Amino acid sequence: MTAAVLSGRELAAAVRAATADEAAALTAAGTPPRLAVVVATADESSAWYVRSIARAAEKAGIVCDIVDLGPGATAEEIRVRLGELSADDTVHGIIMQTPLPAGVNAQETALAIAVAKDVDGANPVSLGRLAAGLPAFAPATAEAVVRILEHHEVPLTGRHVAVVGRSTVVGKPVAHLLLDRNATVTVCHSRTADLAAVTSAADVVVAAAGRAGLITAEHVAPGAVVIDVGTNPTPDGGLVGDVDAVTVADKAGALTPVPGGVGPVTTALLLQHTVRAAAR
Ligand SMILES: NC(=O)C1=CN([C@@H]2O[C@H](COP(=O)(O)OP(=O)(O)OC[C@H]3O[C@@H](n4cnc5c(N)ncnc54)[C@H](OP(=O)(O)O)[C@@H]3O)[C@@H](O)[C@H]2O)C=CC1
Ligand SMILES: Nc1nc(=O)c2c([nH]1)NC[C@@H]1CN(c3ccc(C(=O)N[C@@H](CCC(=O)O)C(=O)O)cc3)C=[N+]21
Repeated sequence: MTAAVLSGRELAAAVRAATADEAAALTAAGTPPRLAVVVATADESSAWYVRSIARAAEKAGIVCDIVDLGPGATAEEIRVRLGELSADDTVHGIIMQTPLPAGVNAQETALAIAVAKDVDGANPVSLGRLAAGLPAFAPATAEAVVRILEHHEVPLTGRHVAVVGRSTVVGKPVAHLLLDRNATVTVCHSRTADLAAVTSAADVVVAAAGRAGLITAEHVAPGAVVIDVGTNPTPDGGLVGDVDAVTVADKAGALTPVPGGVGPVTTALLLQHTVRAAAR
């Protein structure tokens, strides 16, 4: 058996097209949607991601300001800048790139992002609202996982989903989104005893550990659906997920590719959140 490929590209294109329409309407009405990306790192993969957001924003008709504070920025400087952007009526979406400089706590710092502009769900208040069932932007990656499952009509009600990873960017918010869709969710992490026993009992596996090749055939039940969130750079400049696609494809029922799976949907949703924030 070879697993079906759950591409994210068509979904991402549809979200981008709808977003461009909404952006054009907002611009025509005198409110050009604007996204600010705060950067305080010299990290190369972060720089790649920021460029790809800026490119996608431009194509969608969203103004994108890159606010580079440099890798030496202090927590106070970052907080002040996030506060200024939060108070600026011409800015509708704010994202704060990670990593932050050593010693700067990302959760504390993200408290300075206005919740209404928190388009990547980075403020702990947004995560709390999500957990409580109140309106909030979910982190774009977590939402991308659920949107891909829905797009490919994977049933979630009553299904057992194993999430590998408990970060505030992916694992925790995706668990809340899945609970809201009536899945039974198990969240795994680096201290989970016998990861393979847990994941191989699940109907759906969401891999978000940031470890290339972590999920092998022994981690997956025959016919299960596997969503690969990992984006791990390879020495030759490529990109691989957390799933050993070669062995898992022979056992799983369906698998998202890397690249071309969760990544493109993430960027598209970030921009959709920005026009939604501007429309309010
Ligand atoms: N495609 C996209 O749009 C995005 C992709 N990503 C990618 O997703 C991956 C995860 O990102 P992120 O959540 O930010 O990463 P973090 O490093 O913040 O979290 C990783 C999580 O995985 C767990 N983990 C690590 N190793 C193992 C292991 N051997 N077994 C079980 N669990 C393990 C960690 O456990 P513990 O808590 O115990 O340390 C932790 O909870 C990365 O590859 C990242 O690049 C992230 C965001 C967006
Ligand atoms: N708070 C926070 N939010 C994030 O969303 C976040 C983050 N932190 N930290 C870093 C990771 C990384 N990330 C990616 C998003 C899209 C692609 C993407 O679109 N990749 C393409 C192609 C990449 C290639 O081929 O090189 C693809 O998968 O098809 C990749 C990586 C978001 N991240």
